Amino acid sequence: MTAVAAIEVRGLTRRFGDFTAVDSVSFRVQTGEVFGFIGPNGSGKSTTIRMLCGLLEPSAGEARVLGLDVRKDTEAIRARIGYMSQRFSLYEDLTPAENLEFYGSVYGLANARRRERVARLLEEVVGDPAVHRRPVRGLPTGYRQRLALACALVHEPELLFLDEPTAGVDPLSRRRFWEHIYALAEAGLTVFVTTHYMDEAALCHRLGLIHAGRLLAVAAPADLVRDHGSVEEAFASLVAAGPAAVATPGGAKEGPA
Ligand SMILES: Nc1ncnc2c1ncn2[C@@H]1O[C@H](COP(=O)(O)OP(=O)(O)OP(=O)(O)O)[C@@H](O)[C@H]1O
Repeated sequence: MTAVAAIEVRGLTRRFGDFTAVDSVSFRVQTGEVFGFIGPNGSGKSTTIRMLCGLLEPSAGEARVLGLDVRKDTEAIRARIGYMSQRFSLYEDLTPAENLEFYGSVYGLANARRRERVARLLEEVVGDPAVHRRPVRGLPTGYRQRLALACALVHEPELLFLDEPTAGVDPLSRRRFWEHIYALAEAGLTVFVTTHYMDEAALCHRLGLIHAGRLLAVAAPADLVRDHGSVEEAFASLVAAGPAAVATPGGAKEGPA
């Protein structure tokens, strides 16, 4: 018997009026994977994440996150996942430490554990102790990004959703961010990350390529590079060819349901 997938999605669809933002998408993410969801602006990445986090109800299809149903088990899912949105949701008037304290209390961490988590995340993820006691407003984007990541990790989630976490961040900070992601995945965390940076896509264990709400393919970056020359070329030729399921190393067919 195969272990429960971290994420299992079948025919997931979201319509806004007559417009279909996510169109019958199916895929699986295994525990401990760094799974990248790549596609241009407006292709349906955030809408998919929002359905998986229980923030938006699907119009059709099914999704299970950590074995739980996104329609029924919203609270249980939220307690076990971390979510970092495109706009880092930080409190500008609070210091980094206070932001982390706040998220810790939202997740109901007991005082001692909260203090321990805040201290640890400040040291290991955020860094730069000179500004820990300054308000977040005015701090550099790379720093704010690491703080937003730390906030999403405060309750030690099993699965982390990152929605374009590195948009607008300088290359050095982006690299540092990905080092954190890899360290977390090695410690057993599953990561679902959206990006439109092709160099970042190549760092993921597997990729889902999404365009106009349709999942074009799910494959390891190395396989896309072997077959198409680069992830970018793969994307272009798959868009030209239209949706077609691609075999994954696990043997499952994924793509449009
Ligand atoms: N609440 C909404 N009402 C109407 N249309 C929406 C809503 N949310 C998203 N959309 C539309 O659905 C499509 C997919 O949006 P989504 O935000 O999922 O794309 P994305 O791939 O995450 O792109 P971006 O990187 O720009 O956020 C877009 O055309 C968007 O305008």
